[in-house]
Amino acid sequence: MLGSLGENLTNTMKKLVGMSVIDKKTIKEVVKEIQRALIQSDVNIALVLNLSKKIEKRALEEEPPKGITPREYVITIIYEEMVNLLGREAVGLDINQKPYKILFLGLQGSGKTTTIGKMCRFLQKKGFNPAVVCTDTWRPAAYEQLKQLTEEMQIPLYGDPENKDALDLAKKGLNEFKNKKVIIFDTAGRHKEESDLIAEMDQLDDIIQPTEAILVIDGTIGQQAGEQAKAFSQATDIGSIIITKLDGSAKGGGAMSAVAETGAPIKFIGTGERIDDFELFDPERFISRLLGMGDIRSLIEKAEENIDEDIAEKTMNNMMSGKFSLIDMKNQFDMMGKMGPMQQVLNMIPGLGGKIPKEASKMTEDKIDSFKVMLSSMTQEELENPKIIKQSRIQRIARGAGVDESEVRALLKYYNNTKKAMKGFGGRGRLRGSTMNRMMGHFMK
Ligand SMILES: Nc1nc2c(ncn2[C@@H]2O[C@H](COP(=O)(O)OP(=O)(O)OP(=O)(O)O)[C@@H](O)[C@H]2O)c(=O)[nH]1
Repeated sequence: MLGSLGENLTNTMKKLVGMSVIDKKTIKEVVKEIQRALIQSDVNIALVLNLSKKIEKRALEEEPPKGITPREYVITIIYEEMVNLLGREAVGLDINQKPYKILFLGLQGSGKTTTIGKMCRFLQKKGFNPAVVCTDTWRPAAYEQLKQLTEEMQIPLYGDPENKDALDLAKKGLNEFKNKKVIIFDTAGRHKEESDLIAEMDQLDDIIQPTEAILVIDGTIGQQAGEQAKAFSQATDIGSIIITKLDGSAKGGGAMSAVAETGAPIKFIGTGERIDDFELFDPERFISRLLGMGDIRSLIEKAEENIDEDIAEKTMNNMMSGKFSLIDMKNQFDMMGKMGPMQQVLNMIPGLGGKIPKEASKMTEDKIDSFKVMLSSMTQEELENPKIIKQSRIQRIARGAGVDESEVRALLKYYNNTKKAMKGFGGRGRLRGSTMNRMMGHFMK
């Protein structure tokens, strides 16, 4: 849906997911792409600039909540701000009185008659049995078109192609269907001016006294849709909007955002010529689809797996080459949660069976947790170069972690023993390149 806009936005989001780092530069790049896509879809420049400023500011300044990666958070921000652009929650129809009289208006060719057919189908599915009145006295074919549409669905229709008085037709139709729960009025769509539409609504309004007036707008006109919506919503407080032809329209984004900006509720959208190409307009669902969020979720998971694999591979390489630091040990602890106990992990490495450091197999979860707290009390320098951790540093780390100095010493001992044991495994040349990747991929599953 929405053709190139959806495609461009989905691609931008995919790119965002694939980026190895999320920093100021990448955020700016993503925001630029979103801007470009929206402007191409005829979204008003001021709206686009406002939106991109908000996304950029939030993405650069806000801290992701716990458990959410910066990447996921940027996606969330884009999603939230795009939803805001389209305004509000799904509104839908609330058929809360009898008869519920809906007056359909729209410029010629906007898709009004087709949309009435779609609306009838929608209501039927909801258990209502609407009736339709044709007041279009200008286009004889309109009655025929409605007749065909309603007959297929067995929906009662009132109209008279011989009668040229729209107001009289409305009156008679109203009388004919006075016991119906929902009555839909089709009107002539010959006008090209917003003011004509309003005048027509005024005349019919007196007779029909509609519960709701719906303006059908052709989505292919882009942001010009805003003008129609504005004139309409200023003239009535019972007005809502249906935007049609959003399938494949290059300007659909412009039409929707411009209408949303006027505050007039968009209730439904038309997404094709068939009777079922019609849906309740729900900004959240719509934007999710536009951004390809279904795909994005699985892509995020995949990206995170890859990041984990990168860390795992680096840690393993450091372990094998004897460059094992406290940072690697910390990573190792984090990985253990995902890959199972260290002994099991090391057992999977060809050539290492039976040569597992004793300490590794004796690690309990509690001990790992306590080690993690101590590690987080160390400075980056200490983590990278544990040799510098002497008495005064041990004291400080113990105090910071709320443990005995002896426990910090036990951690350093564990580290030294593991490092020594690791050295013994190194230089075998067995764990290189793709074998390593395959292995780590296996571990992470
Ligand atoms: N692709 C697409 N075409 C649509 C959609 N809605 C309506 N159309 C087409 O738009 C054209 C005009 O639709 P009508 O329903 O005849 O328009 P109308 O506003 O009733 O026209 P008048 O009676 O002349 O005012 C038809 O060819 C419809 O098939 C839509 O959501 N997508």
